[in-house]
Amino acid sequence: MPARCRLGDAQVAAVARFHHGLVDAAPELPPAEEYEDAQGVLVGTSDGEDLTIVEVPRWEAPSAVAARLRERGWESPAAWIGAPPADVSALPPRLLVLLPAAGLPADSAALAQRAAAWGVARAGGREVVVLPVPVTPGSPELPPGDLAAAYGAELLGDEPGAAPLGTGGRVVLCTGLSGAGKSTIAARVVELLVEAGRTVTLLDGDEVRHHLSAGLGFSRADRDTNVLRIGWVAAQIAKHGGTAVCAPIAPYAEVRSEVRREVERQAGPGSFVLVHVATSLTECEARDRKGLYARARRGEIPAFTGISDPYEVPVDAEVTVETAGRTVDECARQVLDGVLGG
Ligand SMILES: Nc1ncnc2c1ncn2[C@@H]1O[C@H](COP(=O)(O)OS(=O)(=O)O)[C@@H](OP(=O)(O)O)[C@H]1O
Ligand SMILES: Nc1ncnc2c1ncn2[C@@H]1O[C@H](COP(=O)(O)OP(=O)(O)O)[C@@H](O)[C@H]1O
Repeated sequence: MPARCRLGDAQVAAVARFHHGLVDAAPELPPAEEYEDAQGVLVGTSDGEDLTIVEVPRWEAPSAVAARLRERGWESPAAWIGAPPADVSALPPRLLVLLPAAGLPADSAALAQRAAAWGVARAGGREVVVLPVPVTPGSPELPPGDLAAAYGAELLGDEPGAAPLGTGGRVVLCTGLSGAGKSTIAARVVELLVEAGRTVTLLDGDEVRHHLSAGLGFSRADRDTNVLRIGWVAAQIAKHGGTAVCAPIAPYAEVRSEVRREVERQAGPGSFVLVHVATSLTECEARDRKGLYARARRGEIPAFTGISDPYEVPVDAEVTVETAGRTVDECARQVLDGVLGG
């Protein structure tokens, strides 16, 4: 049995539901002796059969929330679960809003958007307390009335049909051999996105290696670290609705998939667009804009992608761009269609 296992946001929420008595059954977790949350805090231990919970820092106990509200003079307040009703005028002067948030990180933009939607109900001095709770958006694990009662409140209504979150953010990852045209196309894509009214961050290979990834080389481990860092920054941008265009070689499929997962976790399904700039090695070598292929052929650059190091051709690209015999603008517009149309 592995010693320690890091739980995802949905798993920590499941532990919290059990710990706080919202559900009776302990959650199914992967076998491990100890479980920690995303911050490395010890959440619980297991002897192989029983789960012993140590602490769940993120989710406040419902009874503690109810006590806090009572101290504020809120005895048995009305509760609403999820999104506000279309007409907020009939809502009472005090309202506890329970936002299902299991599986979402605390700094999720989607969560913030859902909380902000309640701003309209605060008009005219109405008091609204918005509280994220550890139940799953769209498919809560307990009846709405029971959830409200756990927080010392009476259910007034609910609008739980939370659509899959989407921040509108996008990450465009251009991958391909050195000289394929990633930087050239990425730069033009940025111009076109700005013309379309988007705010864009360009994370180009060379610049990233001077700043974010300074000191890294071209071993598999260093390349993976480089691409993961780019993906992490890009995901942060996309989760707040921005667009990041990235242009590393990113030769390994596994790490590209890892970046896709992280971006979609932060910014929602469909937010990651993989663009394969599919210029052939023969064409890239013929261009040899920086003279690197000639040096790599002479053995002066070890582990050079396409010559003495692998490039795993993507099988999951949203857009595949052929550059030979085409203009940069044509290629960039093909990418743009994949980004704005998707
Ligand atoms: N060994 C080796 N293999 C490939 N490329 C090399 C190597 N050494 C230096 N360079 C130069 O570094 C640029 C690629 O860096 P990346 O950060 O995009 O690579 S990776 O995604 O981490 O694999 C790449 O730039 P581009 O031509 O813009 O792709 C090369 O100029
Ligand atoms: N359709 C095209 N799209 C992009 N680049 C092209 C195209 N046709 C020719 N090129 C040339 O190919 C080279 C690509 O270089 P670069 O963008 O730095 O590649 P990478 O970033 O993939 O290493 C440039 O000299 C560019 O002018």
